[in-house]
Amino acid sequence: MSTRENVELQKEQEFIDRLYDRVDALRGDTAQRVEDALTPVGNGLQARLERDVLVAERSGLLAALNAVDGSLCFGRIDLRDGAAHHIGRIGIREDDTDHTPLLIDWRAPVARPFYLATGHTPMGLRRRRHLTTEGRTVTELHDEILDLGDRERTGFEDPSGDAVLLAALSSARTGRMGDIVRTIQAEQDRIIRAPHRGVLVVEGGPGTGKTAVALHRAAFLLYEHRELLAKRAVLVVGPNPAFLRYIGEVLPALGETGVMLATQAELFPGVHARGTDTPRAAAVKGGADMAEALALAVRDRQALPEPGAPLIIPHDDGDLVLDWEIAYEARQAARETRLPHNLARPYFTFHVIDALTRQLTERIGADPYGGPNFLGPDDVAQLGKSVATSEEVHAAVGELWPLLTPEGFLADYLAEPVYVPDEDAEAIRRAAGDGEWTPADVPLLDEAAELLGDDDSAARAAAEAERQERVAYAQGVLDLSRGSETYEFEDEEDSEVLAAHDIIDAERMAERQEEADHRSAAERAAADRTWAFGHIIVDEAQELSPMAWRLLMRRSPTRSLTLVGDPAQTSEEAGIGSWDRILEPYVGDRFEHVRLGVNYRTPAEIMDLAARVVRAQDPSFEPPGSVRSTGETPWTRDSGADLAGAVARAVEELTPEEGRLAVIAPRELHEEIAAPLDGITAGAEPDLTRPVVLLGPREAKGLEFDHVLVVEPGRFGTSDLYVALTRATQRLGIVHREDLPESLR
Ligand SMILES: Nc1ncnc2c1ncn2[C@@H]1O[C@H](COP(=O)(O)OP(=O)(O)OP(=O)(O)O)[C@@H](O)[C@H]1O
Repeated sequence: MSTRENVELQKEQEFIDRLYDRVDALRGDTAQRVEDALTPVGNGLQARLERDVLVAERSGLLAALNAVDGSLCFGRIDLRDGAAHHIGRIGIREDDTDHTPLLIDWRAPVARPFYLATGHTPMGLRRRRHLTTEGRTVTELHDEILDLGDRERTGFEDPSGDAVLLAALSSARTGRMGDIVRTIQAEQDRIIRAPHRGVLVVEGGPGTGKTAVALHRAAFLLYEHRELLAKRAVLVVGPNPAFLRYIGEVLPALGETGVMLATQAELFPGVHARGTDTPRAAAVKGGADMAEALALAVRDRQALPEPGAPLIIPHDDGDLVLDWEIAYEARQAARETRLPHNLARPYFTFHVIDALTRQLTERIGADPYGGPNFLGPDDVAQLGKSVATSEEVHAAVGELWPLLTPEGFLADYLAEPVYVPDEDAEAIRRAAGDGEWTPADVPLLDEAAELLGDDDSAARAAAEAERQERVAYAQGVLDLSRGSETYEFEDEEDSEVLAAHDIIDAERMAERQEEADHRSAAERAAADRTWAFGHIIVDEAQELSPMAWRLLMRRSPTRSLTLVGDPAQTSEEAGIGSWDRILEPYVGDRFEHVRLGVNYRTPAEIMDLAARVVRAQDPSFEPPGSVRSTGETPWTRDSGADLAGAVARAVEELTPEEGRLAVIAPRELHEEIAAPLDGITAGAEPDLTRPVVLLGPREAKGLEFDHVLVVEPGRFGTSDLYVALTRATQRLGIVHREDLPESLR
């Protein structure tokens, strides 16, 4: 290394040392300040509130400082005017009076030229530098000269400008997705920083960075709209739990923890949807027609007695007759409120009670000679009360217009599906109490909850009971304080000191006892079905059913969404069609549609093969261009009779020293294939950090591995095969016992 290079490295090392000194000081300081903030404060509500806000802020900063430790600073821009800025995962300021920026947050406008500047449009830059660090040591520099007139050289010039990107793309995979802040490309940057309002659809082929872009967008929005989004939270929806674990470390590494990651199955609080549906059942349950079917089924639960067969309700003053007419009138009145079922129920009850009271009044107070009714207003009120408090009357009302829970209603519905064609009913029928809730049930539960209306009387009763308990507890504390009075305040002098009971009553003390809600917005959102998120990001959005869209749109009343997907990777039975069809009911044609066109994952050799598969079905298909090639041609092998043996040999060959191998095979072959393989991880939620993973085609969606072995591709549908073939960053092998699909021959 020349002296010039040494000097450059040395200078950067000095900066990094200074940066970490500051970070360490800040970390110690922040930890202490969280401690301080946690110590008890004055009594006022305001003081408590301020303390909670402080704790949250400082804990957030501390978490961010801890999380971003590795490669905190990764870039530097030198401007023509002589200024220079270091760019990092979060912003850090000096400890001076001006709080001078020391490290610029990658999301700040000042950092933008780092991602966008080119020789053509240098955006005021003279030089862009990538810093590579190991722990706190600078190991490499890569410089791009953007001012072509600039003759000064550092010895670290990278003429192509993509050495850092290519190194990142070829590095061994870990089973966990990493962030891309060091190398966000211009087309990606524009999407990441797009305005937060409205619906943005991001489409792109495999490996174009859709997921990476979506997650960095979440981090950017949290930075740009911190106040709003910290309160309302960001929701990221992914296709399955393994995928969520795969992407789970990206946002924390960017210092962001206030994001809720969930699959569709987790979006109805209190329900763990672990069951599975047949593809056909899932498709029926997801169909838009289900909304209407459920609405009609709820109406069916608002029943009438048969004409001529009224409900006879025993009463002390003679039987009450709840006939078709009374129930019909009451039902009309309740339906006219247009309230959801449970919330309209009191109107139904009221009308029935009113009609039955009139019935009783007319019977008891009737003048046999046709004169006015004998009963005065007090008598009528008395009768009304006796009807309104009659358990038998309420039982009859419950028969006609029952109070329903979403779970109870949907279980009944699935046991006997109505308002769907017979063959659909057959596909989704499930005896009540049989099996678990499935992901496709979740949007139906949500729909049911909307149709029924939240009857929160139970929750309110529980909250009140809890409050009473706190009052009782506080009363106990006050009693103790009174009891101890004689000891504490024997002394005349001390009688000036006030005891707790002198200044505070039990109610107020209970209020003070109430634990402040320390949960983050994301945690509160997870427990609240009606939460309105500040922004929702949906990955693999093409997979969601119309019913799932209804659920998500309810969680986003402001329609602030980023939807990410690839039509060519859509599984056959999902196929909701175009974005227009999905979005039309919610935003009409008011959505932005952008495309990503470069494949950063799959080498050109593998992509050529994968494209052939889709072209067999759609000759006009154009895949995204690969950013690199490896010189490794994918291979196919006929296993003969011993498929498992051939797979085992291929696994041995392809298992990388560092990095990960995925075997992607039809589910029904897993047992056979796994038998001779040691230490392979499989199942519904495989551990992706293990060296070799066995997956079904569906579980492979969104994931990526160094090497991939596809088994028996003839059994895959086109889109599943396309997904499977495009998961590798390095090598691809195919083993088959049955015929290969035409496109792979
Ligand atoms: N600018 C970038 N710098 C470094 N790596 C990148 C960049 N963009 C994408 N990648 C990498 O490319 C790979 C593919 O990205 P990602 O998984 O986000 O693609 P995708 O479009 O969601 O793919 P698929 O649709 O196949 O699931 C990841 O390893 C990601 O880190």
